[in-house]
Amino acid sequence: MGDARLEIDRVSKRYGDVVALRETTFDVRAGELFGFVGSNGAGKTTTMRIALGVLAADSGEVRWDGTPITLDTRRRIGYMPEERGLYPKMKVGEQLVYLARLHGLSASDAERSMLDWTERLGVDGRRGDDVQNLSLGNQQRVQLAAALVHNPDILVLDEPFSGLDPIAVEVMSKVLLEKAAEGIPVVFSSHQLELVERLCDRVGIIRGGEMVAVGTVDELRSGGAVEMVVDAPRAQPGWTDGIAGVTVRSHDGSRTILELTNGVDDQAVLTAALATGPVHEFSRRRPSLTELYRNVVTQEDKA
Ligand SMILES: Nc1ncnc2c1ncn2[C@@H]1O[C@H](COP(=O)(O)OP(=O)(O)OP(=O)(O)O)[C@@H](O)[C@H]1O
Repeated sequence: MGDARLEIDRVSKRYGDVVALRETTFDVRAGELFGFVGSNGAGKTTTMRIALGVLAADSGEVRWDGTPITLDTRRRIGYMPEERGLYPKMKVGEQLVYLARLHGLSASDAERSMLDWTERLGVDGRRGDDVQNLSLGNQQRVQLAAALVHNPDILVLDEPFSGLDPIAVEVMSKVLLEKAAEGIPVVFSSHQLELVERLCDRVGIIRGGEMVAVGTVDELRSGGAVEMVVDAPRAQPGWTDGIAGVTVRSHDGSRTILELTNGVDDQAVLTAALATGPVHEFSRRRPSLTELYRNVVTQEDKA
């Protein structure tokens, strides 16, 4: 295998007058877990459907391992659609074997894979039940089994965590991390940003059909302003006034939360703080993905 990354290259898509994607570009590297986040209607499902090849892009290209996605590549993708796609009146076990066979597994391999994944995902006791008789969470576990049962080389999952209980979230997380560790590209969309921050190697934020930030959470942090917490109990209001590029964001007791524009020397802030008296705390605040996301997404309103 060469460079087995999944590349979404300047993909655009319109639905009539609605521009769903505008030259959306990112890649999911082999062996990484990539979190795809954005508001409702931002374009995540459209991107994933185009990556899978069930929806045609107006322009742009999706490549895997350096070549455009073909029908053959499509069979090597494990996909979990947002609208889910299981046959409600078919038994869990039969359905998974059927899907594995559709993807080219032999009858015995399909059976073994079904047994393995239902057990790992905790639905082995449900193999003989119709899908429609399962709880929503168990249906989702079966849906993940359906994405994995043919041992895919790429995983594309549309909101796999939505509606899962905490135990199921852990089971799902473990499987996704393992698949990435096996060396395949794994991309999933989610609105659960704490989960994305905890699990993903890199994150892409899409807004209005455009990828507006891509990178590790640390890289996304470095693009924004730096926040500092200074606890200087004797400091009087206005103690930072002489330092260019520093804005007071808020106060929390004797602590001041400051925003420093990129390039401002934090030592100048420390000197000013010490000039007021004792300094009990002087630290950088690391914004969470939720805060970074809010900043990126609300820029839409300012634009
Ligand atoms: N079949 C369709 N016909 C017309 N417009 C569509 C269709 N599918 C999606 N859209 C529009 O395209 C845009 C992108 O939708 P998409 O479903 O890709 O967003 P999303 O990021 O997956 O949203 P969500 O988080 O709500 O699932 C939205 O404006 C949506 O209304």
